[in-house]
Amino acid sequence: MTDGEFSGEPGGAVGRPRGGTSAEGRGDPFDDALALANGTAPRWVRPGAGPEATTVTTPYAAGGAAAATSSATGSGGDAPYTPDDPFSPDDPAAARSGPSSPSSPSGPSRPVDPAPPTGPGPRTAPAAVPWHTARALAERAVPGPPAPETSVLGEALGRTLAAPLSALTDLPSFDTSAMDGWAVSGPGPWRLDRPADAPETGLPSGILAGHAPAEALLDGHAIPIATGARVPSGATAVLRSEHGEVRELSAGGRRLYAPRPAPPGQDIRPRGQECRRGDQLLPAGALVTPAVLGLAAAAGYDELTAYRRPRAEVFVLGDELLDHGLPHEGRIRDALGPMLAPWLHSLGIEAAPPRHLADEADTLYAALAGSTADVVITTGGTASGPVDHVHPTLRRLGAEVLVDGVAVRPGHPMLLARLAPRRHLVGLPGNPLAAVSGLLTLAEPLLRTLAARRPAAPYRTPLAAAVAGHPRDTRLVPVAYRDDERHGLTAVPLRFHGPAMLRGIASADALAVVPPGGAERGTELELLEFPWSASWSAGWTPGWAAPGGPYEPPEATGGRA
Ligand SMILES: Nc1nc2c(c(=O)[nH]1)N[C@H]1C(S)=C(S)[C@@H](COP(=O)(O)OP(=O)(O)OC[C@H]3O[C@@H](n4cnc5c(N)ncnc54)[C@H](O)[C@@H]3O)O[C@H]1N2
Ligand code: MOO
Repeated sequence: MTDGEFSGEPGGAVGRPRGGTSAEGRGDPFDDALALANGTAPRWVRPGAGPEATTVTTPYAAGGAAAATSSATGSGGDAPYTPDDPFSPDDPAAARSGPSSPSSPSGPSRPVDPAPPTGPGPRTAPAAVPWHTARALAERAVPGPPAPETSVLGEALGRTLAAPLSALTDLPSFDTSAMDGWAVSGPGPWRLDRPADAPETGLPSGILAGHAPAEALLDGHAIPIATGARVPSGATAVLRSEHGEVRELSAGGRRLYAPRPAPPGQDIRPRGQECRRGDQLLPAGALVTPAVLGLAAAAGYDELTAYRRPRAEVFVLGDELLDHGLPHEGRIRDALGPMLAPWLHSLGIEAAPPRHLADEADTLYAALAGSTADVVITTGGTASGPVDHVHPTLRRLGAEVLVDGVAVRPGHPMLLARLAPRRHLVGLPGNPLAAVSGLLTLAEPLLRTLAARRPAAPYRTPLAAAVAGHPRDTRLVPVAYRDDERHGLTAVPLRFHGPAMLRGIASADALAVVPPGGAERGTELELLEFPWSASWSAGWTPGWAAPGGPYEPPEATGGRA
């Protein structure tokens, strides 16, 4: 079975690893994975190490003698792999290792290479922060938005109002005809003659929208009027053109007849019907949507005072990445650059086009030190590989790491750091779905506070199929909405949800927040909706979604991401 397929077994292994082998029973692969991420476990064999072809070193070796001298066989990477392990080695999140303690060598010590000066340095093992806590920490990492600024209307789109939107005028600002027809005064029939002393305007006889007030309408008289025109004083109603009949009188002049009476106020929008000047139309904190721009304009605004859009800069790390063409010779396309900027835009963030940085510590250092963005987002380099420079660079910058690893799958190596009092960095893991997980877990709450946006209303919908869980960590699983008469709206877990895959999420409406232990079919799970969800794929459940079958993590299927 390939990564992300449903196992087809009804009921699934909700809440426990499949295959009858409990993670706990064999030692915990997740602790091991965390140990890997934390630099306390296995070795990294440097290519071309001469007679020490078996020489092992550790990327964390600088100063980390204990770690560096532990045995490859004893501490790293060769623990037995059970194919039905729900979080198998092919899932990088759960890369298995042996005992994670650096102080438990079980073989002879081996020579130690000095760590490259730019490579990752030693790290103490941070505890992965629970997913909800991580989001709360990110939301509170900044005290609030920067000072508001005033801009022309259009510029305010996507920002948050810093002050209530109060009407600058009555709306409508005059009694307005709601229909094309005649303004009439009193009961009919009505005389349609122009008063003898009416000035000749050259315009069609009657009142058009946008024109100055017509003279008062006398009782028993009518005058043609257009939708949106000012109703003249003295008018009691508007008669729609299709409801009246004009007859020429033999004695001269014309009369307007209506089969039914025109009750007072009919088809007149009275001044102030929608609001009076000074009425609050929207509170501070409202998001400036296209509709709000329209309302603000109608209510007399030329400018709005709103919080400026936070500015984000995206640095895509990875020398293996191509920005065009087909993958070749071990190089792959950058999937994150094209995704992140528009995703950030849809969250109301001003994001420059992503910059691709070479995998060099100094390059990353210079880019981070030189950035003036409110939030820097890096992709890749969060783990502990030979060119994973994010952690060491943060140390070099003296940054305060606020979140270093989150108990969430995928994406657990994500991190949040404070570069300066109001400048933060979100480190997204390189695996693309893991990066989305980091974006929604850490970047979205932080940017939301900076933009003074409210959190999305909590949204839950029942699962169409069971979803297996991680023993301790939250899982974020792409789901598509399905609406049918029998079940109502449900969330169908999607296949192709491996950490390196985007095929599932590209068909998804949301990420379901699957608690540790998993969720049974019918469970109402919290959903993280995408800014564009609902209208894009609602009603279209991909054929390969296999609704109704139990959902298994990719790891249960061999985890080939
Ligand atoms: N020893 C350990 N290794 C890894 C662990 C671990 O716990 N111990 N965790 C794994 C997990 S989980 C993840 S996620 C990744 C995170 O790695 P990095 O953030 O350092 O990312 P990279 O190593 O640079 O890349 C990982 C993977 O993603 C591909 N990638 C990177 N950027 C892009 C991009 N813009 N578009 C498409 N694909 C991208 C990259 O080629 C790698 O395949 O670490 C695991 N390792
Ligand atoms: O498996 Mo890693 O969880 O972040 O992609």
